[in-house]
Amino acid sequence: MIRGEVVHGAGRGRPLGFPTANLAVEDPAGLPGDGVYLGMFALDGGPAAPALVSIGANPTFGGEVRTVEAYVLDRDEDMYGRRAEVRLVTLIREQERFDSAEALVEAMASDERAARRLLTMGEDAEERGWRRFGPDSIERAMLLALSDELGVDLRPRSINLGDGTRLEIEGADENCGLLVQMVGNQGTFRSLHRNKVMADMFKLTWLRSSMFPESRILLCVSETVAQVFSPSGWTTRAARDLGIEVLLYTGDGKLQTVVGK
Ligand SMILES: Cc1cc2nc3c(=O)[nH]c(=O)nc-3n(C[C@H](O)[C@H](O)[C@H](O)COP(=O)(O)O)c2cc1C
Ligand SMILES: Nc1ncnc2c1ncn2[C@@H]1O[C@H](COP(=O)(O)OP(=O)(O)O)[C@@H](O)[C@H]1O
Repeated sequence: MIRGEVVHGAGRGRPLGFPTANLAVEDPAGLPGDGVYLGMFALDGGPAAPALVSIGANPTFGGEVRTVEAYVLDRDEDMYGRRAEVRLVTLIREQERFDSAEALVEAMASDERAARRLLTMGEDAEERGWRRFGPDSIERAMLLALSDELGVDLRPRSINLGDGTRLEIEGADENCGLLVQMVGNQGTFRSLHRNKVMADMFKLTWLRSSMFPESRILLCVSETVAQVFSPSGWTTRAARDLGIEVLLYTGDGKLQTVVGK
């Protein structure tokens, strides 16, 4: 773990489009080698968020002092003076001396894509996810209908939180800007359907607050399950208060809003 207060740097990050929190590292001797890493970044003991972490002297700008700086994904807040903790997950590449700031910015954009790919691990997980639904399953139909309706490419994804924790999300777009869970049971309404809805609402709100603060979260339900969301029911109010959208899948690719944004 790398710890240190967030201090001012050269003021170059934000104009480049990648603001970086510079750490006054408490134990410089314990630092790993120079490079660009995927890491998890937390402030004042709060929840950790994925970040790109650059360790090195910034040779592109002729720097001589080794710095540790973190560009936190999907965050925009003043971090100066706060205590940061960074856990490195994996090395993405070595530090390089680029010929121009533009070339560095291009590399940083590519680092960000690499980091997001690492976070939403690969094809295998996706294949497994689709298989879990079965070819004629209602979940598969729901996911395709949602992709169509919202104009995004939703797929099952496995998310790697970096500390060994992994979780499956039933539908997410490439950047996890949209996170979807589905409860597609049919037949008679039973209390277990309510429990599944609750578990999914918990999973979605937690994932948004700890990993993807900017994300839109959505629950898609069958007609049977939609009974959980009666107009006077507290679950309906909870979904609205927590910013969880609920859509009803009525079959044949059609969707209706039950709880809006
Ligand atoms: C993802 C990422 C990759 C980086 N890679 C390099 C690099 O290869 N070479 C380099 O000179 N600086 C690299 N940097 C550091 C930038 O030069 C530095 O963040 C920028 O100059 C802003 O510095 P400041 O926060 O002190 O203003 C990288 C920074 C980030 C966030
Ligand atoms: N997503 C983010 N990641 C890192 N820092 C951010 C982010 N959003 C806002 N900031 C703020 O911007 C500062 C970094 O901006 P930057 O232009 O790189 O200046 P400096 O050279 O002082 O680090 C951070 O210290 C933090 O207060």
